[in-house]
This record gives sequence, C-alpha cells and structure tokens, in this order.
Amino acid sequence: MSNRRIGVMGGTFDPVHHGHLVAASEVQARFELDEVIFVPTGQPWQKSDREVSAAEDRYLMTVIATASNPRFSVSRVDIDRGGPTYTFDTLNDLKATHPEADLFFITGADALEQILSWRRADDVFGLAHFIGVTRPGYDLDDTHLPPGAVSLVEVPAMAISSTAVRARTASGLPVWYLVPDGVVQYISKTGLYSVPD
Ligand SMILES: Nc1ncnc2c1ncn2[C@@H]1O[C@H](COP(=O)(O)OP(=O)(O)OP(=O)(O)O)[C@@H](O)[C@H]1O
Ligand SMILES: O=C(O)c1ccc[n+]([C@@H]2O[C@H](COP(=O)([O-])O)[C@@H](O)[C@H]2O)c1
Repeated sequence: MSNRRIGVMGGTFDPVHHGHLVAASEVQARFELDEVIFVPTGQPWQKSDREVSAAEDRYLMTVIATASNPRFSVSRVDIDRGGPTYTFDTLNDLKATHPEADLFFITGADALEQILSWRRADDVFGLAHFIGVTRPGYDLDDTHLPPGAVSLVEVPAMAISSTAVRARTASGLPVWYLVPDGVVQYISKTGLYSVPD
C-alpha cells in the first residue's frame, strides 16, 4: 500500500482567509493529497514586531473555516508546544503522529522567499517536500533552494492578506467574501481587529 499523502499548511491565520483556503484546495487536488492539515502558529517569531491575536482565536477561526471540507483538518501542535514556532518542530511532531505519511509543506511565494532565514533551514527539506504557490505581488522562485526539494504551483490568484482583513475591519469596511462567512461572524462577535472606542 502506498503512503498516506498529507499536506501541511502552516500560518499565523490572523485571520484565515480565502487565499489560504484556495491554495490548500488546489494543492490537495493537484498532488492527490489524502488530507491537508492547517497548523496555526504558536508565536510567529518573524512577526514579533507586531501584535498577533490570541492563539485560541486564530485556532477557532481556522476550525470554522475548514470545517466544511472533509479533507481539511486543524492541528494544535504549534500552539500547544508553546514558545516560538519553528517549522522544523512542526514537521517532526507531525512525522511522529503520522509515521507512515509523506508530508508536503505548502507555502506562499512570500514565505518561500524567506525560508533560508528559518531555524534549521537546511534540515527542513529532509522532513517534507515543499510546495511553493503563487501569490499576487510576489515572484515565485526556488533558485535559492536545494534542487528537487520544492515544487512550484500556480494557484488561482487571490489578492487577499490577513493584514488587509484586519485593516478593513478596523476601518469599518466589510470583509464578506474575503474570509468564510463563519469567520466574518466570529470577528464581529468577538470584536477582533476593531479599534476600541
Ligand atoms: N493570498 C494568498 N495566496 C497564496 N498564498 C497565501 C496567500 N495569503 C497567504 N498565503 C500563504 O499562506 C501562509 C500563511 O500566511 P499568513 O497566515 O501569514 O497570511 P498573510 O495573509 O500573509 O498574513 P499577514 O498579512 O498577517 O502577514 C504563508 O505561506 C503565505 O505565503
Ligand atoms: O521555522 C521557522 O523558523 C519559521 C519562520 C517563519 C515562518 N515559519 C512558518 O511559515 C509558515 C507561514 O508563516 P507566517 O509567519 O507567514 O504566517 C508558518 O507555518 C510558520 O510557522 C517558520
């Protein structure tokens, strides 16, 4: 029997949006993945220059956003480990719980650009095959990465960022259709991203 094929979509997801979901869905189909596990970060250490929402809010929004897709699930490994999140740890933890699986780590073009600055960057490529996906505004390039370690995939262009969703909410602009309906409702119910009066 062939190994189970598991996609891993790591992100801060503050909040999760349709850019993340479309990328995961496209890679799932193209690479015939059995499932895609979304892994919200604990502390995203390369975003330490800004406030990041509570891990539980980011986790719950990711659960809400992925609940309707039977091939999507959400893992708490990075949140429960505590401390700064390193993909080296994420992949080792997922390998321990899924020893028979082949892992495929999905990243947008912007994250792919930064990979050599990650902790133990040389070692992460031995733990998963990396899949870089297109993102409007960024060049998708893997010439800085080990040959054969990365596949590049064009996904439907979604010019959406979590930064824009937070900024729109703070300015009172709608975020309907940028994030799933349940996430719009979660943001509104909790007051996340609103500027206090
Ligand atoms: N619109 C998009 N299209 C393709 N990939 C995306 C898109 N948005 C995010 N990604 C990828 O999803 C992963 C998680 O992204 P992240 O949670 O940091 O979202 P973000 O929109 O970049 O957030 P922020 O604006 O807060 O920096 C990264 O690999 C990122 O490159
Ligand atoms: O391993 C690292 O040092 C590292 C540094 C920055 C980002 N990452 C991972 O890259 C993914 C996208 O991160 P971000 O910050 O763009 O949301 C997420 O899974 C992070 O844990 C990993």
